[in-house]
Amino acid sequence: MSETPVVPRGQFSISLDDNDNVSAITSSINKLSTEDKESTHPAAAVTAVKPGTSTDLTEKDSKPEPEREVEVRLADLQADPNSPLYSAKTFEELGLHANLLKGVYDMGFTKPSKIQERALPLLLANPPRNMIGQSQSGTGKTAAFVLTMLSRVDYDLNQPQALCLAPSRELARQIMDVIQQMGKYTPMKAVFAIKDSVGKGETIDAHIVVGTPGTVSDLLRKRSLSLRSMKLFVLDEADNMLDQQGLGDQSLRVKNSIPKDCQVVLFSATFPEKVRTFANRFAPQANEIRLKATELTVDGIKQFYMDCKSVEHKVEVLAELYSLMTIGQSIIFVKTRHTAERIAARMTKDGHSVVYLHGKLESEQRDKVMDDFRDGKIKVLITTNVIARGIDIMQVNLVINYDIPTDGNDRPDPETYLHRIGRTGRFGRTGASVNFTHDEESYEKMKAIQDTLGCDIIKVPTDDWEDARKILKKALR
Ligand SMILES: Nc1ncnc2c1ncn2[C@@H]1O[C@H](COP(=O)(O)OP(=O)(O)OP(=O)(O)O)[C@@H](O)[C@H]1O
Repeated sequence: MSETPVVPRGQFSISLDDNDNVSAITSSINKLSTEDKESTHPAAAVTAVKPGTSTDLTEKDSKPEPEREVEVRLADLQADPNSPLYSAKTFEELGLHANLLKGVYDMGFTKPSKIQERALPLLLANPPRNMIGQSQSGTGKTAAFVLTMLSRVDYDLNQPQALCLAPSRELARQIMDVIQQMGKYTPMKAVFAIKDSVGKGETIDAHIVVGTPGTVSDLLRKRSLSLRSMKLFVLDEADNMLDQQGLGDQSLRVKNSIPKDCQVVLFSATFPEKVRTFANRFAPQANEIRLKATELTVDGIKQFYMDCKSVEHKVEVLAELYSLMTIGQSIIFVKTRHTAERIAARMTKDGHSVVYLHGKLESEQRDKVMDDFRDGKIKVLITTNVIARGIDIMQVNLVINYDIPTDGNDRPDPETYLHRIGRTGRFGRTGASVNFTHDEESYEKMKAIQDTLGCDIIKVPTDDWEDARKILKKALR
């Protein structure tokens, strides 16, 4: 439906740090170097966003930042070539249909971010080419692939033509919302692939399908979903979706059912080396947009740690933190369901409005928890890695790593760390993350993550609360 720009055939590999305009990049020959420029990040924004209300009655620590200040800071970032939110172009210049532009502007977007400016012309070019796209958390990857889905489908054909898989129910639901909002001026029909989304013997006739690998595989098995007319297959959080210890097999099975000429698009904030090879096989000859290892963290997120004396002391420190500080909305990440429930009980006893969410809750419960948290009815969400990725709630200004993230082999997990802390500091907002360590092992794990990412994690005392409050208050304002 849209007039897509014609980009010369060939495969491009560009760095988000490269500030030349896209047309210059796309007209040059195949792989450009991704490592040819030193990155310079803008100084972190000094004022913090605090849009929500507080968990207690005092307003001593953080007040909602006036929307105007947020707008001014965002405008500054979007005009700074070193920011991932920068773009030299307007949405009009990206070849989008007028109906999509209307949807985008209705959402309050004024200018594209760097990933949107770089990725969209490549994604929309004809003939379609695969894409492996990387950009920091909260920089607008969703809009890049949603606008591509909405541009690629033929609305006169009532068959599924674009499929997006995400690792969690919560993220898939969120992507559905973005599709509905961006596509509201198009005749688009989208369906959320959940267990009972289609009746027995019926088949899906929506243009766009969103789901998790599990639910989509189920629909395929039941022949409720045909992938025959698929033009675009998107994996959000692709490194996670391709991880062979996790969702990789299921994603591959779905991929094997799509037509050979279907455009495959992989997006994530992280692409660790161990999945790169598989990603390149999954999306052959893809245009690539990559970040350097030093570019992964978001400047607006200040990182801290609190060194607790023992596991028991962690609960005390957490309780103290929430009783002394006024915090907008926050997410506390823990390793196990059991810990989530235990901490929730303790904080509830202390009078805080908290909820927990993990994979063993019923779907309806999970939806209600997310809706309540999104609406600001609940201020504190305690959860496992189930929502570590992709969840976008602007008002979250604090993330706590109650347990340091580790992988299946109990090794420090820098990718999960980045995704977890990326639940705050979204699209130019500021936020803070606090890691809890409680022994040498947990400290070493955090240190390993810090070394891998080359970031600063600042110590906050647990024995001088006045000092602790001062340090954190600065980051939360
Ligand atoms: N061009 C834009 N102008 C203003 N806001 C935008 C723009 N693009 C995206 N946003 C907003 O920025 C927020 C973050 O976007 P999004 O969730 O797509 O980030 P992401 O890059 O997918 O992050 P993650 O890696 O955590 O999944 C969303 O609230 C989105 O509506």
